[in-house]
Amino acid sequence: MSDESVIVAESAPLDLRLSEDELAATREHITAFIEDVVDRASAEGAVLGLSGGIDSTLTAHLAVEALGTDRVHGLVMPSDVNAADNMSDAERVARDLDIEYDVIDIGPIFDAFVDAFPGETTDERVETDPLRTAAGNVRVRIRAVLDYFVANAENRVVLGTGNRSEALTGYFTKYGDGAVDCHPIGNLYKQQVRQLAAHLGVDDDLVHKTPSAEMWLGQTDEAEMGVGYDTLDAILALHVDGPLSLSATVRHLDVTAEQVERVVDLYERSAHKREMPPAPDPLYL
Ligand SMILES: NC(=O)c1ccc[n+]([C@@H]2O[C@H](COP(=O)([O-])OP(=O)(O)OC[C@H]3O[C@@H](n4cnc5c(N)ncnc54)[C@H](O)[C@@H]3O)[C@@H](O)[C@H]2O)c1
Ligand SMILES: Nc1ncnc2c1ncn2[C@@H]1O[C@H](COP(=O)(O)O)[C@@H](O)[C@H]1O
Ligand SMILES: O=P(O)(O)OP(=O)(O)O
Repeated sequence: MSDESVIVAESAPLDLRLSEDELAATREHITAFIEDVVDRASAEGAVLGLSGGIDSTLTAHLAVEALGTDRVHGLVMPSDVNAADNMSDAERVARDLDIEYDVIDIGPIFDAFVDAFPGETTDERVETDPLRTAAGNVRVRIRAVLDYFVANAENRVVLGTGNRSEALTGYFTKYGDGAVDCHPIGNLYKQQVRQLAAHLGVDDDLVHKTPSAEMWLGQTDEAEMGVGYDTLDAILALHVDGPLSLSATVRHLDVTAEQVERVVDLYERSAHKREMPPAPDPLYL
């Protein structure tokens, strides 16, 4: 069992931890939500991708609590750029929860996709490779196709694993990991994801693992976004979601105006990912 008191580093600029009562209510609220989504779809259960990261691990735990082990199907989908440790962690989560799971190597699917574009090559070890993100997004979208293959074939819904910090910054692939039927932990900031996971008894090493989309070797969320999650959560909670002005946020959190502006920029530039694709207004000719 994790020690919840260490979920928030002492240096965290804002303590967003929930009380014990709030944790219990949140747990109940999310499991009821998952059950309701499955019932309304008249589905047999749910499918989700397991990456060995804390978001998918927490979502899997909540899904099992909501639906039971028999109604949750996990997919572990390694590629060349996934660390073997993460994939074995993903399998460990499935085994510990005693759910059905498959391991599907997406390497051949990705290679077939890239081979279909003669002339386009990508070396994802190179930070300046213009195709690095595009190629990484292909891997993420291949996983979404496989999730929906299982959902269609087995009458299941696809559970998303995105949290509030990712949603507000657009830190997900449009129609990739964003292509899901619901977002059970979509209202939790990353700090709260870790706290709820610890509360549910998720192993410490998973709770504290460095978040990574694993779209290329060595990628980490915090390096790519240019801000740590504790700072990001604080700026989102006080300024983007909350009422504090830029200057009050800077004073309150001891962050720079540039850091706040960076987060606001991520939020504004990703608005299109949080909306339905627009069409022109009807003309009523
Ligand atoms: N949860 C995770 O950890 C996770 C998972 C996957 C991806 N990611 C991150 O998410 C990012 C995904 O890359 P991305 O955002 O460049 O690709 P994306 O495909 O998700 O979004 C870019 C695409 O959105 C469309 N678009 C852009 N601006 C638009 C606008 N104003 N209106 C309508 N459509 C618009 C265009 O088609 C553009 O190619 C990367 O930074 C990746 O590392 C994070
Ligand atoms: N390798 C993976 N296998 C299965 N599912 C995966 C894998 N990588 C990512 N996923 C799923 O996508 C979301 C978002 O991924 P990030 O690692 O946060 O980018 C993850 O929670 C899994 O559901
Ligand atoms: O989405 P996950 O499970 O891969 O978690 P993280 O984003 O923390 O790597």
